[in-house]
Amino acid sequence: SISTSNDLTSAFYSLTNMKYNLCSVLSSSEAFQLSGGASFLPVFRSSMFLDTYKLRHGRRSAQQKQVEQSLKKRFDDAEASTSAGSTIADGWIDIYNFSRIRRTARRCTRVLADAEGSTNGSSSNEDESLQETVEESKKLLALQKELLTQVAERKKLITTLSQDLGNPKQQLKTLRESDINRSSLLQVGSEETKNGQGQNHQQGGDSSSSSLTSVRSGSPSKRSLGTVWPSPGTESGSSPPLPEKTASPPVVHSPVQTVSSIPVEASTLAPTVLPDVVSSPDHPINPWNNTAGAIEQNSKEPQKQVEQQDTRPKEVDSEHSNKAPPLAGPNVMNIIVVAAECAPWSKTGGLGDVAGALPKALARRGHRVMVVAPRYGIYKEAWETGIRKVYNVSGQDMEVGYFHVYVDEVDFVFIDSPLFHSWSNQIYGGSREDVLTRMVLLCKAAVEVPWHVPCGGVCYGDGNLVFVANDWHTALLPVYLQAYYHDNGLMPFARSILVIHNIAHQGRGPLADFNRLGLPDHYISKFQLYDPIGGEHMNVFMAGLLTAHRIVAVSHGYARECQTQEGGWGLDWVIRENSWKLRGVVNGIDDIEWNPELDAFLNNEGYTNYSLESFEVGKANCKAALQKELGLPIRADVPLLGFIGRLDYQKGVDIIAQAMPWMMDKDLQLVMLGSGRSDLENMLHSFEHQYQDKVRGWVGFSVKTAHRITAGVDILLMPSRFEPCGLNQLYAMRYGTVPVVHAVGGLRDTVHPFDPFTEQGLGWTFDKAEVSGLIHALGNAIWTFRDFKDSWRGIQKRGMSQNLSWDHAAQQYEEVLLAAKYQW
Ligand SMILES: Nc1ncnc2c1ncn2[C@@H]1O[C@H](COP(=O)(O)OP(=O)(O)O[C@H]2O[C@H](CO)[C@@H](O)[C@H](O)[C@H]2O)[C@@H](O)[C@H]1O
Repeated sequence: SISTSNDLTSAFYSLTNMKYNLCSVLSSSEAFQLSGGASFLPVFRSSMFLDTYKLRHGRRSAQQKQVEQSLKKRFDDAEASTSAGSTIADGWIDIYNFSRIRRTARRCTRVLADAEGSTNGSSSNEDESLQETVEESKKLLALQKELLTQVAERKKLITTLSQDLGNPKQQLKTLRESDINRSSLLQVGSEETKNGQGQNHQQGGDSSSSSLTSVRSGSPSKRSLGTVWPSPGTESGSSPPLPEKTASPPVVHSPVQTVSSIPVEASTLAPTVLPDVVSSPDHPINPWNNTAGAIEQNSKEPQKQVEQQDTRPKEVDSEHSNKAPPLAGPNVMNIIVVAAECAPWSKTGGLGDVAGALPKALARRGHRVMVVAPRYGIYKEAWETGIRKVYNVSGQDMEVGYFHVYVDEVDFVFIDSPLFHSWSNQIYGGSREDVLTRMVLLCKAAVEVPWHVPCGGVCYGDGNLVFVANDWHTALLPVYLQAYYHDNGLMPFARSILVIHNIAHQGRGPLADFNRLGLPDHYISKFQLYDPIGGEHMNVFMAGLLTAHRIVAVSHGYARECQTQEGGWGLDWVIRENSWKLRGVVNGIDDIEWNPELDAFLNNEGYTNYSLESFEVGKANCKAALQKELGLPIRADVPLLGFIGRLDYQKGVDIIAQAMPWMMDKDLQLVMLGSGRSDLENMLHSFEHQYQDKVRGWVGFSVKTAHRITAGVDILLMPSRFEPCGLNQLYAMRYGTVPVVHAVGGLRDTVHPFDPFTEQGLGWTFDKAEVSGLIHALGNAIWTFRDFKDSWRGIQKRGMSQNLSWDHAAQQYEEVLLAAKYQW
């Protein structure tokens, strides 16, 4: 019996050996993985590993271990080898061996059976089984032959394709240009304006600003099941879908009323029922959310778009075909980011940038991610889902619709209401009550999105779900989640995170405003705050901070500062008391949007794209083009300074104003782009007037100009009094522009001061937001620019070489989401 078991073991090993070889044949052909064979490979792999696992966990002799190691080595060698030739030959030998091994195995089985007194097995049976083995071996040989033919064909195909594809960077650039052209069709509302004509720019959006990197409008998201619509919530393995009654909060405090035109069952569960919505240019209907007919009718266009996009996503696609596990591993979650603005559709500042970019980075890690934002204008690529809901806000019933587009693996859902349309040029415009009403509507609609809006045919549901709310505008979301759902035993696993981008704006109002929120009376304590500045008042941010499961501040420095009296704006004690759930995560930058190599605003009118290798020439071109565009003397030797940002107390524009006489005494040029407080806007005008040959003050909101200034200037000024993170200094460094900043918040975290002795550092900093500090730092920067060219180039290079992408931040966000998930 010992010999029998040895035979079996060796048979096992030989089988494993053969699988190794088959795997090697398959994996050595990257081409094969592009074919349907990709799904075949893991089967082999997993069965092989299963065998190895069994053997590892059984008793192993030294000889067995040796065999195992040699097998492993052969496998590794085969993997490393670019030629599949030798492995294929081994495979053939093993196929031959296979029949021998099977025979041995069967003989062993019979010996065992005999030993147990079994009567099984006669000579005729033996012949039959041998015959069977031979047949099976033949089949296997045929299969392998076919695979080899496929491998050869695919290899040929790959060679042809790679010849056709040419330079991938060029492809990316071309694609981006076409993206920009397409996104310029969006036109949310206003045009870019100069010198203050037109909109109130502080709140204005600039739809032509950015690109949609890979719009797959109307196409199902990655978990799409085509036109089959399972019940909401089932996909994520979450709680069973709530019927309309249970999905709505309890009667007394319900923000939801019965659906007006389309019952939820009809719109979300039965795709064959046409929603009562007529398609119009303003209201394109998502073909995926309608009847089969509608799908057919519209299928051409999305298909075309996918084809157009095909060049860039290819890298991603090939990654998918390799079946790489998600970076998030087993921690993959459903994430819903809710924000009042989201670039490129709506943006007044950094929040829009973050809401547009962070979700994509989270999606790249494998999470299923949705962004919910108001629909301020007509976003051409977003389809109307046909879902309509009614929410009660300040005693009034308000109907909302939901629009959807899937871009870069993120579901963007826009809440549609006349309330938002009227403020397309001033997102935060109107009276305090107006803004509050809009934000209440946004949060009430957003908290129910996972139940009502089927993205790619499948609702998110509440399983494994985290909401990420941003700033006071959406700080009500954690409160609604708690009051309407958790308190009633609903959505028990859904979690919420509140991100502090700027604690200075808190949604303060008279306590009576609490009645507008539609919350149970006892919740008033979460909103009620007394402080020497505001007196007794209602504070929306405070309620969000108290209710959210976790809090994120947008830099480590800011996480500390907002706990101090100076930095907390009256909420420092709340944050201190909740510091156990606070974490600082420094923002990243969108490496496609803000990349001097790909920047579509830098490929005409004298501007040129540039990389780390070509930045000296590229930046010189951009500087000359900017000087020309602004009507300044075109001089390479003069330091050109820039400022971009909201014109308000935070950004310290007045500190630049105080330094103006000193600066104008020097041979330098200055361009300032911003909008906001009218006195500061006027100040910009008057500077331009006063110093015609040196200063330009561009009042307005222009993303194109922001990009060009970032590329064209030598030095970016950021004398912010406080800066939670700051994105402009990150963009500047990425473009080889040297930042001079007040060392505060995120600026301190990200701009390491230049040390001339060690030739390290990224820019200049000053400790106090005072004119003397700015002058001192700026003086050193200008001196280095003029007299220490090598040091200057070193600073530029170090800035450009940093990895500032969102990927690192996304990983840290993931840790926060996970902490929230397991928090009770
Ligand atoms: N006139 C103009 N024309 C065109 N573009 C303009 C512009 N004025 C500003 N911008 C753009 O708006 C963005 C502003 O970014 P900031 O980081 O300064 O954000 P902001 O202070 O609004 O937001 C808050 O949130 C962000 C994100 O978390 C934090 O980085 C920041 O510290 C915090 O104050 C940049 O993309 C900038 O180019």
